[in-house]
Amino acid sequence: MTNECIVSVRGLSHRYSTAWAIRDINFEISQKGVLGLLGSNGAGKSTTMNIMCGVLNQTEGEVYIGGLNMRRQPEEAKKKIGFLPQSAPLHLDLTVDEYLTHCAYIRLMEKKNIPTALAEAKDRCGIAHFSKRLIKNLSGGYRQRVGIAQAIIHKPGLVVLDEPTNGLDPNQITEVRALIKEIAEERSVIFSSHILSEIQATCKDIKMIENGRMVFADTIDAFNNYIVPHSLIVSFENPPALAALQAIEGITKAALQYGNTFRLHFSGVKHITERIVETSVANGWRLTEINLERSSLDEVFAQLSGKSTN
Ligand SMILES: Nc1ncnc2c1ncn2[C@@H]1O[C@H](COP(=O)(O)OP(=O)(O)OP(=O)(O)O)[C@@H](O)[C@H]1O
Repeated sequence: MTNECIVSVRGLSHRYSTAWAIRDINFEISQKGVLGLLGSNGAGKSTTMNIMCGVLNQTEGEVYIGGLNMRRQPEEAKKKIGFLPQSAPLHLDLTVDEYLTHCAYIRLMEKKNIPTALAEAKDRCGIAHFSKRLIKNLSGGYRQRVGIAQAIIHKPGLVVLDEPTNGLDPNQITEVRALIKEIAEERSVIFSSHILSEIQATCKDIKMIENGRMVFADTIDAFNNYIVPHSLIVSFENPPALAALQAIEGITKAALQYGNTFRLHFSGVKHITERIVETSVANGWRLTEINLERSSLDEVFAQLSGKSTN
């Protein structure tokens, strides 16, 4: 492990009573930006994050935050990490200022540094105008901003956000995403979600957990390449026989969907759409529709579940 490594997770496994929730999770982060932790419900995201943040003791393996072992030096390691759990630990009967001050004390911040840190965190999260408002009187989006503010108040190098956009409306989601990207300009942020589009919109790197195992770890671009379309929907005014479609180079399977519409599966061929258009024109099939089909997340999960990066 290098000194610059912000987080290093090694051979992490956890068992609740008899069942393993995660097995042999390994990764390191050494740069700023948002890393997405993707996985379906129950995949093991929260378990991994709770252990990383020192709120759950792992069965096996180690977590280092800025070189400090979370299990052996929890107090020091926790100073370098901010955490927003799945259910934000907000005290609804406190005002924003009271709550954030309370969080600063919990973070063992020096009293003299708290007013400036409070002002900076509120500014950063766009909640300064709600300083005296009771948290219970804030909208879901603003409550989440308060949750993010408590996670950054002590200026940690790593912030862990467990499904931070869950339960928000579309406008709030856009705003919280923008805020997450902003706070990631200065630090590493790990962001979990079971929604692929959420990760694609926010993160530059992605780690995917399925059934407690890491099944994919790379950039979003690499992930998007992985899920490149492999089927298309085509319609013709003057449709050919299935055999003629199947004879097009690169088409591995053709099936009639309904009426004059077909699903074509393809592999390993560049410019497949151009090829279909050209063949259609040459044969007078009169193409009226051609659409690439993206793999659904279920398909991706199914493809990746059998694999493991370890
Ligand atoms: N306290 C617990 N006791 C027993 N089993 C648990 C406990 N917490 C989680 N599990 C189990 O561990 C597995 C992983 O759960 P975890 O909450 O880490 O997944 P997740 O990916 O965060 O899912 P979700 O998005 O639904 O929270 C699941 O099978 C879950 O049922």
